[in-house]
Amino acid sequence: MRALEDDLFPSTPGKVKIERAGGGAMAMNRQLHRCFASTSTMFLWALFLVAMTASYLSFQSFVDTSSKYFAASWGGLHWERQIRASAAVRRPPGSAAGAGMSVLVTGAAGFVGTHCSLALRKRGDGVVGIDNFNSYYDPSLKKARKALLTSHGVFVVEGDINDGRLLAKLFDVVPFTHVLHLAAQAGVRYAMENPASYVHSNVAGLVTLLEACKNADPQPAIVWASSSSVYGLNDKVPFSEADRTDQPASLYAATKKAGEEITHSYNHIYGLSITGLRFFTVYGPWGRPDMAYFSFTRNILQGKPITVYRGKNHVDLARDFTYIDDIVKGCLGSLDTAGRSTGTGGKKRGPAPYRIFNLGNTSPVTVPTLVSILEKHLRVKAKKHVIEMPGNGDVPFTHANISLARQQLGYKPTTNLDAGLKKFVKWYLSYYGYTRGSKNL
Ligand SMILES: O=C(O)[C@H]1O[C@H](OP(=O)(O)OP(=O)(O)OC[C@H]2O[C@@H](n3ccc(=O)[nH]c3=O)[C@H](O)[C@@H]2O)[C@H](O)[C@@H](O)[C@@H]1O
Repeated sequence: MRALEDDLFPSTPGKVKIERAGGGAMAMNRQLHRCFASTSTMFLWALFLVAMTASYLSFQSFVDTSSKYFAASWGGLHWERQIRASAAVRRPPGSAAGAGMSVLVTGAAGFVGTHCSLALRKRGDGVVGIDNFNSYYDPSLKKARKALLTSHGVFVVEGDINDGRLLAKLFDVVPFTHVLHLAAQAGVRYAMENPASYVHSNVAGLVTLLEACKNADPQPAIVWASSSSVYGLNDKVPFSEADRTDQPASLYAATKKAGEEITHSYNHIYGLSITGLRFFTVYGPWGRPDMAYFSFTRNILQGKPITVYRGKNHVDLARDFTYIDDIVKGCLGSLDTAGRSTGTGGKKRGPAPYRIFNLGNTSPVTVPTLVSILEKHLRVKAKKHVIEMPGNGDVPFTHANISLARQQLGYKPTTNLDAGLKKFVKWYLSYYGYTRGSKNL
């Protein structure tokens, strides 16, 4: 009975086996045999455990994948109808701006994405948005932007640019003429906290999108958001497109620079038409809460201190702050002038345009001046806490040369920081329910 029990449950945890006394070689033999047997059974148990773990993990990933599949918020006839309706061009025939385009806007519920989608829709172009509504900043602001887009007839798909199946489906449903690629992990300093998210969106996501564009028939022309941050430690001012961009100061900048190189390879191999836009610190209504002008406004109104970074030797930091409406004009101008992609079926049929433009304002303003303008429009004094710029990826200044964009896109910024912040403050107060003359203002 005892032996049977031992054989059936040889290594029950916590069970101590007591050897009975026995003599000579037989005992030794038995011990050796038991030892060998227990080693091999241990090995079998280990194998069993490994197998169990492996099957558990693969079951988990199966559950994960299938739940993603079944829980997908896209697909179906109704969904396809909504996509087609949103992508339909509603431009009056013979209107000055041409036949109209169908644009897939990635990051449509983002700051620039929302404004561009609305502007395209307004002039009659077809627009379909895609956005993953991640929580990098308050997703309720993104939901509010989406509601605004919906009310203007722009359908926004909730999905990720890393989802190749979704992208393929979208191109299946609509022969998009253009992609305005604005989805990205933005923010210069957050890259030190969460580097993987920059690689996920700005590198892996970009490649997934380019693969979908390359496979699409017809291939769309692509206009996408690079960044002024690619100039990094360049100190030749103003920054021109031909200047050095091989000294990024942050991982964010490095992923945007990588994007410029990656898009170049897709242009070269597959004939995709590419326009990269180097945005210079874009601000305005419906903006990004992680940016300085936005968080300063919030803190000033709440009576909280703001941290103002200062450069080496007490030199103020400066940015070529660019108002959203000017950026929108630059984006639409880029879409309008983008030449066609030449490939079909993943094969290049001839050279396609590869362009890079600065979209800036051409007049840098220091951060302390930004704060004074905000104080003026908010009618509240800021509690400033000035510290030396931490080594977190920031650059001391940016300044755009926009001759190329002016020449080729007709780009001409018209809003200075004072006028632009006035509009931002007006939106902020109304969106967050402040009323002039109340106690807190
Ligand atoms: O133009 C660009 O390429 C980049 O512009 C912004 O990056 P940044 O210029 O750093 O914009 P903010 O984060 O709004 O900072 C503006 C200035 O305020 C300063 N700052 C920021 C935050 C803070 O708490 N205090 C402070 O003094 C920064 O050092 C910087 O000089 C965007 O966040 C990036 O996504 C974009 O790519």
